[in-house]
Amino acid sequence: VVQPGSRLLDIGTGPTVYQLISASRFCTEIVCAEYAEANRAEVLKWIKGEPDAYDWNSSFQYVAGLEGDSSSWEARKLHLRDAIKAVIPCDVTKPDPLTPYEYEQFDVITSMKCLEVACPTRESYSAAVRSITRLLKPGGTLVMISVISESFHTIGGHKFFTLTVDESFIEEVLKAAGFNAIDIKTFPAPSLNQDSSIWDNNVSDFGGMAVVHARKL
Ligand SMILES: C[S@@+](CC[C@H](N)C(=O)[O-])C[C@H]1O[C@@H](n2cnc3c(N)ncnc32)[C@H](O)[C@@H]1O
Repeated sequence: VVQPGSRLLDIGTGPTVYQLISASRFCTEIVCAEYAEANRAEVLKWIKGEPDAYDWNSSFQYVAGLEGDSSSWEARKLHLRDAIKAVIPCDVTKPDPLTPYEYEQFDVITSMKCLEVACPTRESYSAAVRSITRLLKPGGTLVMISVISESFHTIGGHKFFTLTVDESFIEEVLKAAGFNAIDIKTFPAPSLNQDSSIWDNNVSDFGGMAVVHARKL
């Protein structure tokens, strides 16, 4: 249970804020940590409301609808802009991913589709989980989305490596890092035969998504 007023760290934010919309109801201090400067610049553009910033309105409308009050989406935008207090560099492959920045341990850490693209081996993935865990308070909450059973993905015609992970590996790594109450829900990739317009296996061999929730002991 995330208490109102909690502090949240998002690891591998990318250029996106969709993943923080719901959190901004409870977390009044959000730190976005991201490796790529271009991605940090995109998030900063959105926070400042610059005219060429990506338009996340449809995501706010969608999330507000899911939460049962569609009319609140514009207020939620202001909320999130106010809650993001910093956008900082981060490297999850380092023992202290936020160095040289220093923060008290966070109440909540979120990380969406980051570790499996940042870590070249299962050992480095486990080490990254341990590093992230040190940034979380005892009793704190970890929420991750992980792409599962993928070995590559393609962006703009460039092919990138993805570390192939699955539910049992993620659970084992979290247990070893000192988490309990581990809940992992997996969602298989849509079948190509079902709707080939939304999936193309030349873009990636994505097998599905795992939504992970765990508590640090
Ligand atoms: C697939 S994107 C996900 C972005 C965003 N979280 C989302 O849900 O759309 C993976 C992100 O991880 C970042 N990343 C890659 N290597 C990293 C590292 N060593 N440390 C931190 N972030 C890293 C990338 O720059 C990219 O923004």
